[in-house]
Amino acid sequence: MTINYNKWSAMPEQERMNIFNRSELVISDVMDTVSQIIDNVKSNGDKALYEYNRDFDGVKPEKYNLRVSAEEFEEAESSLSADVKEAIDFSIANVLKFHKSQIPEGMNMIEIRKGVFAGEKAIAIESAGLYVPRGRGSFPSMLYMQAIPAIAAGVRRICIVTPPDEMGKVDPGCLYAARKCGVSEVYKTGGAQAIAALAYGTESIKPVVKITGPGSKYVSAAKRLLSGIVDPGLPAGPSDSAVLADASADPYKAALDLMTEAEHGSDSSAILVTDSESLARKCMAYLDTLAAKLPPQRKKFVEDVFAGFGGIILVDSIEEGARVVNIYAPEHLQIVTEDPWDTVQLIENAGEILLGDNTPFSNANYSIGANAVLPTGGKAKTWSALSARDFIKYSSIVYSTAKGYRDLEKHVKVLADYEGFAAHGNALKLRNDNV
Ligand SMILES: NC(=O)c1ccc[n+]([C@@H]2O[C@H](COP(=O)([O-])OP(=O)(O)OC[C@H]3O[C@@H](n4cnc5c(N)ncnc54)[C@H](O)[C@@H]3O)[C@@H](O)[C@H]2O)c1
Ligand SMILES: N[C@H](CO)Cc1c[nH]c[nH+]1
Ligand SMILES: [Zn+2]
Repeated sequence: MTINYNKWSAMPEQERMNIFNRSELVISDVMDTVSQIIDNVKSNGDKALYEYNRDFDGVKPEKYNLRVSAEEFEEAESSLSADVKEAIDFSIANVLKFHKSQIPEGMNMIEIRKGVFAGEKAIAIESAGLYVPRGRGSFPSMLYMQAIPAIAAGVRRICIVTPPDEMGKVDPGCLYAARKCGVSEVYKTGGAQAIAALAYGTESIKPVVKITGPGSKYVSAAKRLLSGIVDPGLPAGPSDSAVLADASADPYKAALDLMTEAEHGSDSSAILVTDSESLARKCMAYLDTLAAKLPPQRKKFVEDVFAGFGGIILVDSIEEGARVVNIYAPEHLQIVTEDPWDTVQLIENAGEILLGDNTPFSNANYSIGANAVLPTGGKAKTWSALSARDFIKYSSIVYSTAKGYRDLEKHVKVLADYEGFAAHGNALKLRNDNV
């Protein structure tokens, strides 16, 4: 298999840009298509959703409800094996523990000066639409990773949109996870059309104020185009990852872990950044043999990634490697160096940072408890992992006593005059005139 292999100092600018811009390049390709989908949903509501279910997701039945029924929840639960339910229960418990710790106090006040108090009141957003993908895999994990922080934050209305299968059914693992989390409003619609439905509303789906969740290029493009209508949350597009490793790392484990995010799709990215040429060469050989054992679709994705947006970058030192990682700003980063606790001090941009080779991406994707909905495509430079904070906003709360008011008065009049806002100044200057 072809694996991009470059020494950082000699890497052509074009190849650097290919890796650093990765999913950006594919999302911009579909803006026109997605814009048409959005207009259709805005004008035709449910009718457009049924059409796209038929055309994009291959739904065969002509008559079915977009909303999942109570019977469908029952059917889903009874169709699942005990070990799948147990794994979901186990993971939900860990994710809940992690996210409960993020809930702020209801209201905090401090005394700024004598008689002048200011603070913040945390208020949950009123509604959230969670996108759970299902194109190149099914994702119960992405359901509980979103539902749990939303519930912990106290969102009153939580609904889920996710693509149906050919029979017009939602993935049973997702329905089981939804029920476990206490969410019953689930709709059978995916892609850009689902995002448009949540933004504008349709006959079946009431609009929400915020959308979260990862998705393909269509979902990412729709969120971008609708960002003036609805809060689209953190940009979680095609998955990407980096392994930052030195000569102490096990090349076999590094190859196993590098392939996990690569198998999400040809539009994903995965890079090994190392100062060890020997590790790089051995890891490359393992990538080749391990990829050959994957099922055909996953093998193709992995091959496309290592010849496309991914590969191996050889650096002169771990410090230089950390600089490369900070520019790449991975969604998932694993550090496998002699002292990962020391190396982590060099990292500024990464959605999540996993330390040592006992913390593979897979464990964090599903079960450790930290959130696996993460900023992709270099957006970890400014965005964080999904958290309970994404579902909470803050109102400033301010109170002054009469003494506190008088202390501020003189300075506020001066500032209002300086800025030329007469009415602002009058609100203080004329305050006692009408007696
Ligand atoms: N960043 C994160 O936290 C995170 C987490 C999990 C997954 N992901 C990423 O999410 C993505 C999930 O993608 P997916 O494909 O599996 O699921 P998806 O649900 O996002 O995409 C499937 C939908 O795309 C639409 N679609 C398919 N072909 C289309 C076409 N030609 N035109 C218009 N719309 C079309 C269909 O409506 C379909 O329902 C992957 O890229 C994965 O890497 C990211
Ligand atoms: N790697 C994904 C986030 O980028 C999460 C996930 C769920 N299932 C498999 N992977
Ligand atoms: Zn993954």
